[in-house]
Amino acid sequence: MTAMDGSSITLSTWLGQHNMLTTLIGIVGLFVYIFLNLLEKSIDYKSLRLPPGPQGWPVVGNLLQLGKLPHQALTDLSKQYGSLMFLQLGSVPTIVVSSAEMAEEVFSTQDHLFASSRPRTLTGEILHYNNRGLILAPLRDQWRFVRRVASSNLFPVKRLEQFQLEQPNDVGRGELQWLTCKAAVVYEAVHYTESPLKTAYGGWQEVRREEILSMVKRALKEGHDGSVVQLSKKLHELAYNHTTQMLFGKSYFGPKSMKSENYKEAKAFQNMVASLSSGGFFTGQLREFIPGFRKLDSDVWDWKLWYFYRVYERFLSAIVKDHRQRPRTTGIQDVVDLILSLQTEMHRRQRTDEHVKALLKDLMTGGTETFSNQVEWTLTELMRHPEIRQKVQRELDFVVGKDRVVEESDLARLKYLHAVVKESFRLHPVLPLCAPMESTIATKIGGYELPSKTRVVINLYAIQRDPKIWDNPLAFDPDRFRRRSSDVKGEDFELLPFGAGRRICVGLNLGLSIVQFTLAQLLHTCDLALPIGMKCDDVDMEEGCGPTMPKARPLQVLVTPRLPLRVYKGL
Ligand code: HEM
Repeated sequence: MTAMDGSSITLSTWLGQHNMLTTLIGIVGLFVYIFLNLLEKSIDYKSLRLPPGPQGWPVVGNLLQLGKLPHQALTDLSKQYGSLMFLQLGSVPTIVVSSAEMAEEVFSTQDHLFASSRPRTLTGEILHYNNRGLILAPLRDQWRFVRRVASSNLFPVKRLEQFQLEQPNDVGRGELQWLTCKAAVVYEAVHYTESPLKTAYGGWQEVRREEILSMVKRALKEGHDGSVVQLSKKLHELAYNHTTQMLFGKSYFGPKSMKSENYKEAKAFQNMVASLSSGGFFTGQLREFIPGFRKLDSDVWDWKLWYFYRVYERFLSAIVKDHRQRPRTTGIQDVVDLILSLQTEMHRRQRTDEHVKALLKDLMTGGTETFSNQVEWTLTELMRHPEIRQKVQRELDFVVGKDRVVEESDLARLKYLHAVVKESFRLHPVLPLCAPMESTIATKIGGYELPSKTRVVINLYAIQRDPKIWDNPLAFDPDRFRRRSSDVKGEDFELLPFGAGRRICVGLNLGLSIVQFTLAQLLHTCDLALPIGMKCDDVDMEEGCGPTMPKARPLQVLVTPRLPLRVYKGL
């Protein structure tokens, strides 16, 4: 074959060049397609009165401005563009809400429009069993059913309000009154006696106590010779053990776990959660925002998604199968038993094993690292503020004494600890951005127009650090809750660590309870100190990447016993 300049080229070289040319034309074509697509959309939006927002780039829009920690970037942008901000994320129009007032509008006045639908993504289709379960499901019958099962049987939020009304007003009119009620409610919730899980509740309470004490003992053992202890690993293990015990009666970490036949799957499951967290915004999600990009990275990412899915699937199917094969005489021992017992009443086609597994997966992901990261952030603040830590310990000694360990029934009286926890929820919300919602029809917020299918993101991080609401918002100051009575139940829109509206966290009671109980147990049984040579101001406060806002670097502490030795011997 002869080239244009007269030199000869081989067939394979020609084919190589030809392939490159085709690829190049393909890529250029793709970008032209994406560009025209976005152009058409932006012409549509020009006729609307949209909220202000930063100028974006062609094709990617404002995606690159989100950076590694989108909640921080969005908080900074909101200072410039206001509490309602419009961003074009690739082809997806997005509104970011950064004030309590606007959050109320979304969660309360227009909740019926926004809560009913989550954006449909490929990740949701593959990893969330085609958007079944709770987190991603649209608010249709299936969601309502699953939600009812979860909230009325597992974490009865309704009882929370009743209990609050029933509380005698014996704690004075102080701003901390709600805290006492809240803790009592949590306590009541775990003692809930009308549930089919009546017997299981008592068992879970015991499990919770045992798991927390086992974590404390392991920390004391590790630190007994003055070694630095990494609490974060232990807290994650506790979180997984607690959730998997409650859901299907197994624990995968600590001394007992090595005997577990499912240890391997648990490890695989944990690895998967870790790789998903570190999978990065751009590999996993860019494709969801840019039409056509899906084709470019689909091979790599689809492969990863299917791999993760298979790990889950194997793990959860084995659990379901195992529970089905149990003799019926054992009764309802755990959440899987409960759901399977209800499944027989379900319409077969609508409520399949896929629904059961999707719910389990949501409860597992929702109930583990949220809790452990929140405890770690709280402890980190307490290491920076020894005076607050000592005050919590003085309260514990006063309420519990030094001759026994804390019990869940003590929580109701630990008012100062509750204020500390609330302040930690405010300053370090582990879900700093609520999962995106989508408007079902065109609507208006704050006088601005929103086309239908606009994505709405509530920036809890910005709201809970808003200087218009909070004095000295970056300071860790539990006493601020003596001056104001903001609640975390989703009714006070300046403090929404569990979200609000129809999509409020289904594990609110449980989450509060276990965060408080773990902190109480750790601070009562252990003296914590910073590694030698480290000052309070040196404690690292950097936020890391991940769906549940981990610390960038784990907290390291020295751990020594603070109760008489005979108390530990009895454990
Ligand atoms: C410190 C503890 C926790 C925090 C801070 C927390 C926070 C949240 C937030 C902010 C939401 C709402 C997200 C949104 O509006 O998009 C949520 C939803 C959810 N949470 Fe939690 N959570 C915690 C513990 C738990 C626990 C213990 C469980 C279950 C065992 C759980 C299960 C869920 C589920 C299933 C949803 C989705 C509810 C729905 O969409 O209907 N969470 N959580």
